[in-house]
Formats: sequence, structure tokens, C-alpha cells
Amino acid sequence: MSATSEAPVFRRLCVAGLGLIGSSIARRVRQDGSVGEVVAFDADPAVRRRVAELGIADRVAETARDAAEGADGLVLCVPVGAMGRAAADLLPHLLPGAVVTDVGSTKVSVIREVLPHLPEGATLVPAHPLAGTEYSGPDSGFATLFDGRWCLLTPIEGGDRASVERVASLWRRCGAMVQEMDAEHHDRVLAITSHLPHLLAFTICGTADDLQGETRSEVLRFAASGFRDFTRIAASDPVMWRDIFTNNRDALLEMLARFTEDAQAMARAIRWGDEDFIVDRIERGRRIRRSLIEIKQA
Ligand SMILES: NC(=O)c1ccc[n+]([C@@H]2O[C@H](COP(=O)([O-])OP(=O)(O)OC[C@H]3O[C@@H](n4cnc5c(N)ncnc54)[C@H](O)[C@@H]3O)[C@@H](O)[C@H]2O)c1
Ligand SMILES: O=C(O)C(=O)C[C@]1(C(=O)O)C=C[C@@H](O)C=C1
Repeated sequence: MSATSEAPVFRRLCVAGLGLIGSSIARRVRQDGSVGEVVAFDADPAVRRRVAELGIADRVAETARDAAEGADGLVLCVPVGAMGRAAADLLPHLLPGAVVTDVGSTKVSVIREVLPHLPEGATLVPAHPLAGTEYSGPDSGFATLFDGRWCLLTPIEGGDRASVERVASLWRRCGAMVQEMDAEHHDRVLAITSHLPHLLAFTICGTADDLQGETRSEVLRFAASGFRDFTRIAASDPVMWRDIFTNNRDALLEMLARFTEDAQAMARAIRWGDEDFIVDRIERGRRIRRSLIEIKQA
């Protein structure tokens, strides 16, 4: 990827929270010139020092005020439970008319927490890149993270369309495909496709750990790739996932209840030897996997 001749989307972009996602954005936009200047800010001094060492921003600010002053764009890349605090610290200092966006995994809660801090004339365009890994921190980011991945925008009803287009353009230049969606719908979709799978992965690892007397050494020694796949997801950051679970509580609990019912149906089929039911459920899983691979190849 190399710098294009297109005009920068923002003159100065403030990136707040330089973990996996924030540092990936900073790396990408600096490489391809989609913003004039990147100013980084993180609440953790150790992260600020590391970002300076890595050289992934034009400047690392020591305070929220210094980071936001003079910026016409701000992307909040902090855990969803910290969005309100970060917005309160940064938003008052942005340039008039600035565009504020975020990358949070929940959208209704982020809108609720950030909107009250939006200065007159500024706009909020919530966003969520569907790309990540189980790693966190500034060393884990990379410039190609968003290539070919979806970024969902959940624009505020009646909000400024030009700002939505600017944020969409930033994500396209980061390599992502952009789609707009209603925030409530986003949270329900992500509850089943991302939040519940993580809940299951944390839980199955916990269950295996509880059985340590009997099986744990076996689990670890002979861990087949099925269990290993769960452990990759279960290695994700505790603060990030605590915040996602508690900020998408209703949708997640609804999906968990539906899943529990379906798991009970499977348990019943196993108990009574209903082989047709069991095969039908497994075939459904295989079909979903195949269709996902086809979508990826298309
Ligand atoms: N990791 C993923 O796979 C993934 C994917 C898409 C979206 N997201 C979302 O992106 C956001 C960031 O996730 P991440 O994986 O990059 O997290 P991370 O833990 O790697 O980084 C978060 C950073 O935010 C900083 N921070 C916390 N509170 C702050 C504050 N008030 N002001 C400034 N900095 C603050 C932390 O010090 C940390 O460096 C989260 O909202 C998450 O839900 C994550
Ligand atoms: O790839 C992973 O490890 C991820 O967990 C990424 C993942 C996901 O569930 O797909 C996690 C949370 C985000 O909000 C978006 C993406």
C-alpha cells in the first residue's frame, strides 16, 4: 500500500486509545496519506511511551486537551466502557465542526455515552470495523488489519451526511468495505455473531479448567484443534470483553437464552438417540461454514 494522490480526509486526526485497533488505524493512515497528520493519545503513560518508540504517529500528546486541540477528526479507540470518559476529556477541545467517530464493538451504548459531550457544530459518526485478533496493545496492530473486512457505520438519524461520507471514505482508504446499519440492529447482529461466540469460548475454557483434577492435563496435552480454536478466542482482552458484555446486555442475554434452548434440544436428541435431529443440526453447521467460505472467495 502506498500514498495516493487523493486529498486527505482529515487535516489532523486524533487517535485516542492506541491498542490493537487504534495503532492499526494510525499505521494505515500514515502510510497511505489519508490524513494530513496523526496525533496519538492514550490514558496509559506506558502506551504513550511505546507509541512514541514505535513511531506510528506524527506526535504523541501527553494530555487529552493537547491531543484534541486543532484536530478536525477524532477516532475513539478505547474500550466501550471508557468511551464516555474519553469523550468528556477530548471533545471540548476539538476544532469547531470536527467529526467524531469511534470503533466500539457496541453501538447503542457508545452513542448514549458520547453524544452528550458533542460540542455545538461537531458531528458523531459511530463505526465498527469487523476486524481484529485476540491480541491487544500498540505492538499488536498492523496496517493491513482492515483489508477486505467490513466496517459498519451506524449514523445518527438526521445527522450530517457529509460527515458520514468522510468517515466512510476514511475506512475505504483503510481497505475496508463500508455498510450502514441501524445501531440497535447492529447490536443484535453482533450479539449472535461475535459476542455470544466469545462468551462460549470463555465459558468452555473455564469449564475445562474446573475439571482440572480429571482432565486438565489431558486437555492441555492432547488439545485437538477444535478446543484450540476456542482458546484463541478466549485469549482476548478481559477489559474489552467485560465492557462489551455489560454494554450489550439485553441483546446478548436474548441470544444466550435462544442458544441455551437449542443446546437443550441437542441434549434431548442425544439422550433419546434421535440421530436424524443430530445429523440435521450438524449438516446445518457445515452449510453455514461453506457459505461463509464462498462469501470470502467471491
Ligand atoms: N480487538 C478487536 O478485535 C476489536 C475489533 C473491533 C473493534 N474493537 C473495539 O475497539 C476498541 C479498542 O479495542 P482494542 O482491541 O484496540 O483495545 P486495546 O486494549 O488493545 O486498547 C485500548 C487502549 O485504550 C486505552 N484507553 C482506555 N481508556 C482510555 C481513555 N479514557 N482515554 C484514552 N485512552 C484510553 C488503553 O490504555 C489501551 O491502550 C474497543 O472499543 C473494542 O470494543 C476491538
Ligand atoms: O478475530 C478475532 O479474534 C475477533 O474476535 C474479532 C472480532 C470478532 O468477533 O470477529 C471481535 C470483536 C470486534 O468487535 C470485531 C471483531
